[in-house]
Amino acid sequence: MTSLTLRGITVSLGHGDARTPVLRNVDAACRPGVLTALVGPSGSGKSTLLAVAGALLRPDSGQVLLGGTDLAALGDGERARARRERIGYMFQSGNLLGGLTAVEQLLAAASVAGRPAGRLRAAAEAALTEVGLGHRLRHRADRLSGGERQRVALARALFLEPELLLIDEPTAAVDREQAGALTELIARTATARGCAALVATHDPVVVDAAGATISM
Ligand SMILES: Nc1ncnc2c1ncn2[C@@H]1O[C@H](COP(=O)(O)OP(=O)(O)OP(=O)(O)O)[C@@H](O)[C@H]1O
Repeated sequence: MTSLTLRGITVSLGHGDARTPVLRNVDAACRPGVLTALVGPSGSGKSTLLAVAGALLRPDSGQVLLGGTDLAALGDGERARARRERIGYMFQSGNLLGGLTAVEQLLAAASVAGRPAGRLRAAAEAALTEVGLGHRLRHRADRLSGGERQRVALARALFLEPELLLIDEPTAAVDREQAGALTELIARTATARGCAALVATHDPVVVDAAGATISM
């Protein structure tokens, strides 16, 4: 099982005179099987840290250790491979493709990751059933509720079996009841799969359910 360890992460964003320091020498860790809440005021750099952890943004300095690999030190091709094969993302209200069914959302993601979508249909259906959407497999995303869309996004992030799950504000667009159920589901599935889960959030429901907290 794989841990995420961030050491001495420093990031500035913007160009020229507008270049702004966003993260200064940040250390953080996220254990496998544990939901870790990433909290801090708006603008403190939570989304930026998630982007660094997910090899979407290379830090100016510091290490991004996923297991024994420093993602920050890899070349672009190896970083892209780590993103495809080792990391699951659940960002921005799901980012689903409106015209595709729930199952097709997962198969499209598999295809983008270079996995044989045809052979993964059963796994996609199992992942959707695991998040409580066994009765919505062939519903189009634009006909699902906000909470159901978030659960599709969770199943999509998990079904290729990532070692690290990164989530940005999962409960921002759902009601309080759904927020509790979704958070409980994220924590339970991360634990069941032994995957490290890092969740940027302002929501006390998520913080209460988390097994660890990182404050920015
Ligand atoms: N491209 C950019 N150029 C310059 N500054 C940027 C850029 N992107 C983000 N920032 C700044 O970096 C800081 C951190 O932003 P980030 O989105 O990581 O914060 P956050 O903690 O996730 O905020 P929120 O809780 O509001 O989502 C902010 O002050 C933001 O204005």
